[in-house]
Amino acid sequence: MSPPDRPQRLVEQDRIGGDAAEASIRPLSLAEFIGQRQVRENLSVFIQAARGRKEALDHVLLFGPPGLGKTTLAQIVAKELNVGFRATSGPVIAKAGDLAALLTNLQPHDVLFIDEIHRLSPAVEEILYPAMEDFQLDLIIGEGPAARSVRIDLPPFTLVGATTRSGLITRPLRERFGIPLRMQFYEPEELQLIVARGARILGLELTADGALEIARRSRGTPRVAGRLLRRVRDICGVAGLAVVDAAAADGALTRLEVDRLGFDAMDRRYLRCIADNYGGGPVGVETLGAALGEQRDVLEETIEPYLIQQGLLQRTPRGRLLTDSGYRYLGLPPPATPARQLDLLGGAGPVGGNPEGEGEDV
Ligand SMILES: Nc1ncnc2c1ncn2[C@@H]1O[C@H](COP(=O)(O)OP(=O)(O)OP(=O)(O)O)[C@@H](O)[C@H]1O
Ligand SMILES: [Mg+2]
Repeated sequence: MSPPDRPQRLVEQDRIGGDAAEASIRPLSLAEFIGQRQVRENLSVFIQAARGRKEALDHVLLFGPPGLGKTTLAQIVAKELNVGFRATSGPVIAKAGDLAALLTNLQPHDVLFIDEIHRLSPAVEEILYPAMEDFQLDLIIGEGPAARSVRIDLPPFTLVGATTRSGLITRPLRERFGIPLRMQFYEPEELQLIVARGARILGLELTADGALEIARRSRGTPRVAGRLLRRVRDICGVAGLAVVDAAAADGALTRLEVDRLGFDAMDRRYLRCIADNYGGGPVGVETLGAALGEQRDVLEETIEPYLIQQGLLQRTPRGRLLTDSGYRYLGLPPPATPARQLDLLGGAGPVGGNPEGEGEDV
């Protein structure tokens, strides 16, 4: 989540104020869930198999950038399995006892959803291993000489873990998930369907190209698409438009300073900073964070993934590098020095040898 003191961006992938409204357009079944074909197909098969065998579904790990539908999918998994759903998150589970309380309250085959699972404390993670593997809890009760360990049998359950930072998940934890699923940014055509569906639910008359216009500017992210849709509805509603077409959507979004590719002032500031202050890079993320007055996490989680996906930015072993497309986007000629060409090639190197890349994987 973004810190409250930071100015909120309309294209923020994280939840921000006003996003409570997104619950109203949340899909409730796999059939309603648009996009992520591979994830959907996999889940559908495994859910069917688990139901057929009357067993708990294997543990599922969902990873990918914020706002792509991880929480939504976790809820859908429980619905499709027709079992109970309990949700918590890594930082909320402070002590082993907190996790034990959650686990012992589950009904057989329930889904326990742990959001931000990379933020579990090591002590809590230790408890989770035998719980996931053997449905057993090993607890130490009491202290000092009176302390003894007890073993409690748990009902078979499905853990659904979600994370935006799969690189920060410890290996033993990751290996205990039988079904790891990586979420991808959505294609504009998929987001168009999501926007059109949202408009129907909100009772907004939106044309197909109006929906595509919003979709193209949504950074591959349903949460952003939903938010832009609501703002377009506000602006067009106040203007008294009965039907929102591409021109109306474009007018509204341009007014909101979200450009044709879904970039906003913050993205442009980030790219400009690398171009103007660091000769296009490579420049370390810490340095960039200091220059822009942003936390490293914010840059890594909410600004860079989409710039990288769009090919404007590269992560290289020596830091962030503006690509030729990045320069062109800013309306600047890309410098053609040999060192830069080498750096651009270096970006394709192994992530393991990347000191800047620790824990980066979105
Ligand atoms: N495939 C989809 N089809 C339709 N709407 C979707 C889809 N995926 C997500 N959404 C919408 O986007 C919103 C954000 O999704 P969700 O909260 O599940 O994202 P998330 O990946 O859990 O994000 P975070 O990492 O911030 O927790 C949902 O409320 C839902 O309305
Ligand atoms: Mg979520």
